[in-house]
Amino acid sequence: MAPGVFQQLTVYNGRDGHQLEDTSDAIDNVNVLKAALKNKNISFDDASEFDAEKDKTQFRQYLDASDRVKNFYREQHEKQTVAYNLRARINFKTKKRARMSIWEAMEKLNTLIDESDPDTNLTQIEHLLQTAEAIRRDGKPRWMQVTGLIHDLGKLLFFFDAEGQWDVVGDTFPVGCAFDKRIILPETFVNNPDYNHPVYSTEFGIYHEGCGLDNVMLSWGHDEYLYHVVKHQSRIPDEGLAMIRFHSFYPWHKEGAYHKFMNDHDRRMLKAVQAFNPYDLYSKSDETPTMEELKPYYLELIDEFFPERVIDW
Ligand SMILES: O[C@H]1[C@H](O)[C@@H](O)[C@H](O)[C@@H](O)[C@H]1O
Ligand SMILES: [Fe+2]
Ligand SMILES: [Fe+2]
Repeated sequence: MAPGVFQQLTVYNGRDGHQLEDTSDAIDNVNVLKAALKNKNISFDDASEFDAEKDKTQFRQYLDASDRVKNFYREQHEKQTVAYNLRARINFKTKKRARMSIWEAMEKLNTLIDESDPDTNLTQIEHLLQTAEAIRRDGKPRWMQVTGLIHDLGKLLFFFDAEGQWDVVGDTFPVGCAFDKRIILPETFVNNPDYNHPVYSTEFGIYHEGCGLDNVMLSWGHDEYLYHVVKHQSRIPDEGLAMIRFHSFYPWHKEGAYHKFMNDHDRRMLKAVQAFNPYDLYSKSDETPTMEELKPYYLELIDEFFPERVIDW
C-alpha cells in the first residue's frame, strides 16, 4: 500500500471510529482501509489502483535494470543447457539435503538477496508474507494463501546444490527447443552451447506439439525444485502446484510463448498461474509486513497443508 494514500486520507479505526495515529495499523486491516476510503467517497473497488507505490508499468523493466540484474541474466542464459538440466535433476533425485519445517525454511532463506530481481529490496520472508497477505486480503482460498506463503522457498536450493544464483532464481524457459524472443534479454542466449544445436534450436526441439508442459524441461531453479519437494508432501491442490512450478515462466504466462506445447490440463493451469501472478509481482511495493503478528495465523495455515510438519528438502 502506498504511504501516499494514507497521507491524503484521514484514517479511522474501523471498529470504534477513532482516528489512527499510525497508518501501518490500517494497512493490516482491510476494514480500516475500507472505512478510510468510504470517508473520502472512494468505492472499495477503486482502491486497487492505490495498491502499488509503483505504477504497474514500472515493474520488470529489464532494459533499464542494473548491471547486477543484466549480468545475472547473461550468465543464466549462457549456462542453462539441456546437459546441465539433466545433471541437476539427477542430482536432485539422488540426494538428501535437509529435513525441516516450512517456517524453519522461511527463516533459513532470509539471508538470500535475489540478484535477478529489479523490483524489491525486501527480504525473502517479507516477500513471502506480503504475497500471502495480499491473497488473504482478497478473500482467496486457504490453499492459495499457503501457496503464496511458500512459493519462493525453492530458493533454498542456493544453500544446497546450486552453482550460483543462475540455477536458482530468475525467470524460467524451456531447454531442448529454441529460446523464444519473448524471454527477457533474448540476445544473451547466443553464447549458450545449445543455441546452434541442430535439434535444440528448432521450434519444437525434443518435444512435440501438444505434448503437455509436464513433458517439457524448464530451466532448473527454485520453481521446479519446490514443485518436486511439495508435490508429495503437502495437500496443496493442482492449481497451487502449478502456481509454484510456473510462476517464473513469464514467457508463457505473460507473453504467450510456448503455447503450442500445452494440453487441456495446462490450459486450465495457465488461468491459475495468471491469477496468482499479480500477488507475487505487485505486492512487492506494499508495506513491509510485521512478522511476529502474522506468525500464529500462518503457522496454523502451514499445519493444515503440511500435516507431517517436518519435510524433506
Ligand atoms: O527475479 C524474480 C525472482 O527471482 C522471482 O522469485 C521469480 O519468480 C521471478 O520470475 C524473477 O523474475
Ligand atoms: Fe519466484
Ligand atoms: Fe515471488
